[in-house]
Amino acid sequence: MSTAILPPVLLVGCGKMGGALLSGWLARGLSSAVVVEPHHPSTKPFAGRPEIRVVPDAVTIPSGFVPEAVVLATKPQQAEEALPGYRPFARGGALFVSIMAGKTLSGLDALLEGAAVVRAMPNTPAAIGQGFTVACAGRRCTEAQKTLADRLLSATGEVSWVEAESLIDPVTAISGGGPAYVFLLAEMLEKAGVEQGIPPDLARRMARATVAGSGALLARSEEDAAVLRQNVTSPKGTTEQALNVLMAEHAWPQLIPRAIEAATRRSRELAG
Ligand SMILES: NC(=O)C1=CN([C@@H]2O[C@H](COP(=O)(O)OP(=O)(O)OC[C@H]3O[C@@H](n4cnc5c(N)ncnc54)[C@H](O)[C@@H]3O)[C@@H](O)[C@H]2O)C=CC1
Ligand SMILES: O=C(O)[C@@H]1CCC=N1
Repeated sequence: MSTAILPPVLLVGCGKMGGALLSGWLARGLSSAVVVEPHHPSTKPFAGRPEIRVVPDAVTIPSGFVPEAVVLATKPQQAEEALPGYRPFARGGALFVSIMAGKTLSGLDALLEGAAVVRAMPNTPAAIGQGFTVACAGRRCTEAQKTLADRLLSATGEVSWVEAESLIDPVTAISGGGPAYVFLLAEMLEKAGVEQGIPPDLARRMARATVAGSGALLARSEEDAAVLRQNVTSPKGTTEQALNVLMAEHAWPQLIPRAIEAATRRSRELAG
């Protein structure tokens, strides 16, 4: 991971994921960024940052701003309308990094008329430098552009590259959306705690700390997740009773693959 300051970036869309990436870049040192965001309140967390200029649309980007990379972080459904406005940057040689779910390299190539594009799938822990991104380089990307994409993405956490673009759809389902499933677990543990009579504030702190602490242990440990699970599960103890419910054939072993299949299918549909 390079520690050098990051080059000028044009960020298109500063919602939840675009904002998470921007937070990660700022923490690592970003030379300058122009953020195109029509919904002004989304950029509030970045108000007063001298490196950042916010504009409402592509036509108001300052003419002297020359980004090395254009990061596309609008919703996939907004791509057709938004992207043609950025063709001049493609002609100027900028690298495009799309994080839009489903949007394929060939579809982006058509919308941007021949730009060098990387399709990447980050996740929101990028905001605190603990993201995980899987990326796939388009055929027009040079090695230098791939290195540039890697620098930008690895400023927000771990990055892995794949050759087969089709893998980005299940990646979207697993690591892209994964934080939502983990947060759902925290929500459900909190709710169950309250239902068992635990005071709401204690239930909330317990649930959050349990999910966060388990994640931190998993991150530091070299053991398989299954071993860490077994370490909690005393034979004939309490956890075993809960896992008998969760690991029953019709429960998580069936539900999790079904959930991932549904999200993967949706990613493919979003190609449009
Ligand atoms: N939220 C997440 O955890 C992840 C999201 N993504 C992808 O990131 C993209 C953004 O998702 P979110 O941040 O969740 O959505 P969001 O709705 O929070 O952000 C999209 C932003 O784009 C802005 N926008 C709309 N039209 C625009 C235009 N013409 N030009 C510039 N900005 C425009 C909106 O005002 C909004 O702030 C999506 O394509 C999604 O698939 C990828 C990985 C994870
Ligand atoms: O839900 C979505 O479509 C996006 C992609 C991965 C996470 N959020």
